[in-house]
Amino acid sequence: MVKQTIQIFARVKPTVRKQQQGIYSIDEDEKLTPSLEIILPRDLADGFVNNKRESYRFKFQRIFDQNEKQETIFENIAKPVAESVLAGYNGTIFAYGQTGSGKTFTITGGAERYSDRGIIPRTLSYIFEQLQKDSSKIYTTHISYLEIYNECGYDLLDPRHEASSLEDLPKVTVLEDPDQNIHLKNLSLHQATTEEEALNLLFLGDTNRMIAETPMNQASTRSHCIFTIHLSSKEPGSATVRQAKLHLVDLAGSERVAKTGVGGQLLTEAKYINLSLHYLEQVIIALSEKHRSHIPYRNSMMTSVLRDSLGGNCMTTMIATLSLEKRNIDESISTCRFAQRVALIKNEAVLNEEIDPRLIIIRLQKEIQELKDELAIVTGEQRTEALTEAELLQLEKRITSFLEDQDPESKLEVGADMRKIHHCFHYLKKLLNDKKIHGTSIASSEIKDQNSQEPLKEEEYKKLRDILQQRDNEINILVTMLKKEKKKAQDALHFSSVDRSELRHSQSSPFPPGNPEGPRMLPPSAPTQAPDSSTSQYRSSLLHGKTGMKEEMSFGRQEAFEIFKRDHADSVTIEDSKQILKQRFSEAKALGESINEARIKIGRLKEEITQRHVQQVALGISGNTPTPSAPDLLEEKLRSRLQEEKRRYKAMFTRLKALKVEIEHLQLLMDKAKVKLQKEFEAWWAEEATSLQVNSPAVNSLNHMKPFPQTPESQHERSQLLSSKSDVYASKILPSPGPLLHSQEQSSPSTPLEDRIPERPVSSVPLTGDSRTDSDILAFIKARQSILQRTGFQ
Ligand SMILES: Nc1ncnc2c1ncn2[C@@H]1O[C@H](COP(=O)(O)OP(=O)(O)OP(=O)(O)O)[C@@H](O)[C@H]1O
Repeated sequence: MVKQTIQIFARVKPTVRKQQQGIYSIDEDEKLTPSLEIILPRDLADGFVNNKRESYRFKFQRIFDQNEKQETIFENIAKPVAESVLAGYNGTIFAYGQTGSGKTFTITGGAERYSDRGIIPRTLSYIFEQLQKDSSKIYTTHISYLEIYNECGYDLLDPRHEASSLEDLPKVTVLEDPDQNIHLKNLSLHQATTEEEALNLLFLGDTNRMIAETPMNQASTRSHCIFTIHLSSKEPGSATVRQAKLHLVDLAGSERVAKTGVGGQLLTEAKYINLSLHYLEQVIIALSEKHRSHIPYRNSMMTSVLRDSLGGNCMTTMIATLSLEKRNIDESISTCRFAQRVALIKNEAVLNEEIDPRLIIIRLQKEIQELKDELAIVTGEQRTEALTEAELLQLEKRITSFLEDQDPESKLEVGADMRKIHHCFHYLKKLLNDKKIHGTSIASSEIKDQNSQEPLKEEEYKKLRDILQQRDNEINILVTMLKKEKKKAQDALHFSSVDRSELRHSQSSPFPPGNPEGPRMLPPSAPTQAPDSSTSQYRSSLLHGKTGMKEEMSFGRQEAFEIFKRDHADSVTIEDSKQILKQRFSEAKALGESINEARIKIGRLKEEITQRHVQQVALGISGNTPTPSAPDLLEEKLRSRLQEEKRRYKAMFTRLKALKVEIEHLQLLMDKAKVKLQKEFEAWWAEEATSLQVNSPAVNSLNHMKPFPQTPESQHERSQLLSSKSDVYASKILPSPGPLLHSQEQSSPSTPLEDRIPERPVSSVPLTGDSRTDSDILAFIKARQSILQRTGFQ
């Protein structure tokens, strides 16, 4: 058992404005417990709630200032927790702080750079790396991802693609068993055998989280998210299984309702968040007070789920995220106060060991059989009929072979059959008596034999050893020759096809197809593995599922999307990621080629060494000296070249593996950015469509229109509808259903836009008469107008 208080760390988010400096200072001199001093600016100190203090000092395990990198955060905070999880203890890392203070950045990471990866992806990477290294145990990893919003739990790893709001996700409920263990009903667990699979699950969860955000619930501020890695380990053959859980928690923003100044739905949300954080605070206060018997875990879903992490069987770490700007001083102080209380909580982590029920069953079955046999002997419940001739003969044979067996440990198994046991005794007694009678003569003849054999043995032994050595050499040579012949024949047969497939492989993937060291050196998730394509397929299918709207977009909407995308701030990030991805990919490709070359080289060197060895042995035979006296310099040289080549190969392979992880991550970031972009476009589009429906009389009348009439009159009627003042340009660019409308509008020389706006090809989408579709089309017109206004065309 490990007794430990909850570890508290502080991380200060970089401030945008320089003048914010001087608001706090970090005292690193106190080596063991550094402290953070928050200095109240004069103007604030006067009005600051119920005190006249000018500064506050808080102690933390460590304080990470603005410029600390994600790598440092992982190394100092998450790695020790991950190590204890690998050892079989439960672990929790939770980030607490006001909205925008960097909780998500710390726990999940930023979307812009690979180096911005947060604790979750880095921990997954570290855990899978360690699992690969440790071959002494069998590990199984599962992932779950829970979101708690307004006291309701949602499974973020719902693999169905149709979730478009939080309510579409499966609802998770908390159940408590009589031993007060918490179970989460409906929370799916997904096995992840590689880092890639786990990262894909993180991506799925984050995407679901983003898609499910309501406009009111933007930026995931108002929900708590718990990403859990479930790890079980077992030594081969052992029935004991170790189970450990690592919760990585991104809490909702901790600000007070009064400050957020919100109403309606938001107020309800804020109440819930504050309520659940208030209950969290109550649990923490109760835990930090000695002699409190009742801890109010059950008051909220979050405290129920984190029950073990708070004052239970877990090694828990809290990261207080601080945005130390003047306007956030009070929130920062309250975050630090909260942390100080948390630091008082003592946890007792124990190894979570269980016995594997399947192995217990097997063991018990064996035990039962043995007991049954014993019982049969003791109770004498035996068959009474005599053994048949054949059975007796069989038994005697077994006794003889048992007696002849030189192994002192050998056993004579006859089962729980008293008839057989009795016969064994009779037979042995008979043998003993026989031996007694003939004992003397046998003994004397044996001694005579042994004496005559002694000198012969010594001579023979040397001779035989020499012959054996020669035979060994011959066999070696023959086997090598045979192998060569076989290889030649195989090569001749398969040369062309192998060559072609290798060529194909090296063209399509930068990762090498094989490993000269065989499977031992190849990590399970090494870049050579097939899942490469399957995971990217998985991701792209997932992305397609999430962003399927684009594929269904009308031509006009797609056009609007293209412009929207071009002007969107994230497109720079996507472009940057694309560039980096391109670089990494070409580096990986070059590396893949070098690895292939190294592999071939290693193969050649091995062959040369074998040949040289065979030559030496052959020389030894012909010169009648089985082992050459001097070391073979050439062979040594070859061997050292081989070692060097292997080292090079390994280094390149490790780099390639790291590159692969980076490429995967960059792809995930890009995909995420794309989903976000699409979502924002959809929201903006819907908004435009709504305002158009509200404002435009043309649309109002269109909404009540019957299916689109195809007569020239109705087209004319329609063109009049469309040429209302606000939609002058609309009718210009709007796909016209017939020549009348088209020529009328195009030929109008008075249209001022005609000169200023470059002509676009007329879309092939006609107005349909279907009110929804038509409102889409009109929304597009409106959208286009507003884009043109923004880009300066209007
Ligand atoms: N240490 C940091 N370095 C660089 N950027 C950061 C850092 N911390 C936060 N940010 C940036 O600040 C912004 C807000 O951070 P983040 O979303 O992580 O806040 P949060 O506390 O999770 O907010 P919320 O409660 O709304 O979820 C993000 O754009 C993020 O990239």
